[in-house]
Amino acid sequence: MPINTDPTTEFSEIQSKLQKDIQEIEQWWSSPRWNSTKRNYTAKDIALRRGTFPPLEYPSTVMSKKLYGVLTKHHENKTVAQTFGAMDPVQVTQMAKYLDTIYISGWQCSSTASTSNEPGPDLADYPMDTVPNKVDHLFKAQQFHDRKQWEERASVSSVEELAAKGPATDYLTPIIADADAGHGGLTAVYKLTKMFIERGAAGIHMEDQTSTNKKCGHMAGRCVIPVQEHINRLITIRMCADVMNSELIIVARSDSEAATLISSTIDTRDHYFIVGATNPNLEESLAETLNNAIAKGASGDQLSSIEKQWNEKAGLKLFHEAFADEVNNTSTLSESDKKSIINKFNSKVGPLTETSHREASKLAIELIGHEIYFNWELPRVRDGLYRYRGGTQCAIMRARAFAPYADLVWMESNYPDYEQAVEFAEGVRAKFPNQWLAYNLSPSFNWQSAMSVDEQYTFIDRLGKLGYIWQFITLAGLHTTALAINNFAKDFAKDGMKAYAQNVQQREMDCGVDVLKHQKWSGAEYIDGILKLAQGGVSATAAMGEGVTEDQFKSKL
Ligand SMILES: C[C@](O)(C(=O)O)[C@H](CC(=O)O)C(=O)O
Ligand SMILES: [Mg+2]
Repeated sequence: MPINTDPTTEFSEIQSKLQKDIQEIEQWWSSPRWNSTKRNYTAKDIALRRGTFPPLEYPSTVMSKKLYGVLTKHHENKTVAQTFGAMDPVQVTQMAKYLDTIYISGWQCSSTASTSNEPGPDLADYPMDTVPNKVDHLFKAQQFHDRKQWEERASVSSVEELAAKGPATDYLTPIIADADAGHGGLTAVYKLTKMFIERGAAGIHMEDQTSTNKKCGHMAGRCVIPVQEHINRLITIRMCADVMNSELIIVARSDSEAATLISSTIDTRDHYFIVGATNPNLEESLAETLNNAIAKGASGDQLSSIEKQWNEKAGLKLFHEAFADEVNNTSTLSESDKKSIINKFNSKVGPLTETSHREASKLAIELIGHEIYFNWELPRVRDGLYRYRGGTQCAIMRARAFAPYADLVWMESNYPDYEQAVEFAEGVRAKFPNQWLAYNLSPSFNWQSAMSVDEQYTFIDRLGKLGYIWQFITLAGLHTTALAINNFAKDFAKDGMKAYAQNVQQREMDCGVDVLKHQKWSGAEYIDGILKLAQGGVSATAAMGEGVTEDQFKSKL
């Protein structure tokens, strides 16, 4: 239907709504919540994109605000929100009794919850609604169990009756979910963020890998995107959240510590870490060499060994290494001259100086009087990607660049190394002293060989003191399920009902696991109440009426 107002009236109505919206957004952005958030767009840019529907507060926004409060407290107290990846409603309800956040892992979703139902490794090649769908699944469960509990506790008529129920559980535990590498370009990042907000996520994390080659952070062959490209993703997430009036928590993850590839050399901040060939006598690039070999029928292992030979011949180095080698090989220089020239170079060109290759080459010429052969085009892999040598300092450089656009930063690491965690935390906090940090306590690490039992016991707390206020065992939901089912299936096959009665049911009773009474846990009484209400107070079809087998557990729990 056309809106029948004359242009003069419409213009003034639009202008006054726009001004009002702009003012509201500016007011919102002036809150302390945004003290360390950088936006490179205006309130008007957001107001223009909000439409005319009355402003909504998504449930996700309620959860984001709650998460912000939880994390703020941990930051102030130097404590930790520690959690793990949840897979289903049973897990979130049990976790809620002890933990204050919930993680939803892309890895776990990839293997167990793809919306295409096709399982697979953690390559984020599942449909992009997979993780948001899991958020929806678990957030609905959280809300249901919250309503169920509320009804039960609000219906009592005395303090004694309430006390007899024991402590209440906060089922509305904020969810932080895995947004992988954005599942495409910036428009995909925008749509993905919107989905997460609509489905109830309090926070999301996004990593700086290419979305096309995305790998689990504990797999080889990881390729990062240029620094600015990832900043643009983070800006897009915040922009989407702003349009949706959401306070979504953003976790910026960097996979650069162990990255070996980068998609482009366009960002000068990455130049220090880009690997080049230093042998001026190479006849062909790596890609030409491999293509020629393929044309002649080489394959598999043969190609790997041709690539290895090429790499050895190429003299692959970072530019500062090439410079130091050149200086050290200059026989006319004394040892102390060599040292001083290298130090001069390194004081201007370091992992955190963000010096461009052009500037570094110019400095090299100034210091030694000639150009150094260094070519990062020749070693490009056949997919066109450049060689990159990340590391902790690289992750620090990136985390510093991402920090103004995110609430937490996270360096994906290959090993649970406390000293490395110190280096990262100090590196980031040297520039952003109050920066919130996240840490992946991954089951991909061999915790037994990594540290002693005593160190395992204190690891989370020690990292907490460094500023890692959100820590998570990414895949503990999956592993605990695997272990429990393995053990039970084995015992059951051997011992029949004794295995269930003793190892499950009796243990549930001993540990006070509410799922023991699974009908009640599932909300049968709550739903009966709704049924009775609909039928005027009585119902012959009430599920929990006389005859329900759960009466056998009356005195338990
Ligand atoms: C956190 C992660 O992205 C996930 O999907 O859970 C994985 C899991 C892991 O290997 O611990 C990752 O780190 O890439
Ligand atoms: Mg993941």
